[in-house]
Amino acid sequence: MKDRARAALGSRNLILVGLMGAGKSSVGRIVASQLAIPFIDSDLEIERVSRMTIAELFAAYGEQEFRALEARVIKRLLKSGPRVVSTGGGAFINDRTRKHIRKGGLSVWLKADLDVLWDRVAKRDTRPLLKTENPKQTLEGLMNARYPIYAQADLTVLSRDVRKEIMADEVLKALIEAQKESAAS
Ligand SMILES: Nc1ncnc2c1ncn2[C@@H]1O[C@H](COP(=O)(O)OP(=O)(O)OP(=O)(O)O)[C@@H](O)[C@H]1O
Ligand SMILES: O=C(O)C1=C[C@@H](O)[C@@H](O)[C@H](O)C1
Ligand SMILES: [Mg+2]
Repeated sequence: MKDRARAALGSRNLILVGLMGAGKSSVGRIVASQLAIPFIDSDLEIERVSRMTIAELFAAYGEQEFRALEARVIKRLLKSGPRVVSTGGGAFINDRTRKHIRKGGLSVWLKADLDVLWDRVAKRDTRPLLKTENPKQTLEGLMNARYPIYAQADLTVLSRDVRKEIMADEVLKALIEAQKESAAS
């Protein structure tokens, strides 16, 4: 399966999008290692170039500046391929960044339900957008607002409560299926 998925991707980038906790970073890392291509996480890349954490960036410059930086970093990351690029949860929601992603490769939405996401994000309190009175409700609000936009990704994979390796296999399968469909049409 790995070889078929690798051939299906060709020189394109594979870009994982979706809400916080969907598994973009952890599943993306496994997918890249299966495909034997480089893995980059845009949140980590932003932290590396700015020498600040995401929480510090939000606190010092606000969300708008963070989005502008995120758009620049993602545009640069997608200039060459093949790579697996896991994005931050809000990246695909930003019009400019979404255009870079569309142009830069094949996007995959890891779609999860509220309880799966909440179980995962509740374990860490590093996400600035969830520092609210009722973070679960905030997460639900983000789901409602963002799901129609994530749905514009090229592929959708349901992020279930199964091991990350199984999720990574499902991403590879989706890649192969997409290739078959485009060859048939
Ligand atoms: N399939 C899975 N099974 C169990 N735990 C998982 C699974 N996928 C992710 N996790 C765990 O959930 C947490 C969030 O996952 P991860 O950081 O990969 O999400 P993310 O989509 O990158 O989120 P963010 O947008 O905040 O970067 C991590 O602790 C990770 O280990
Ligand atoms: O969903 C979001 O808007 C975010 C998700 C994280 O990956 C970080 O990029 C940041 O906390 C913003
Ligand atoms: Mg991540």
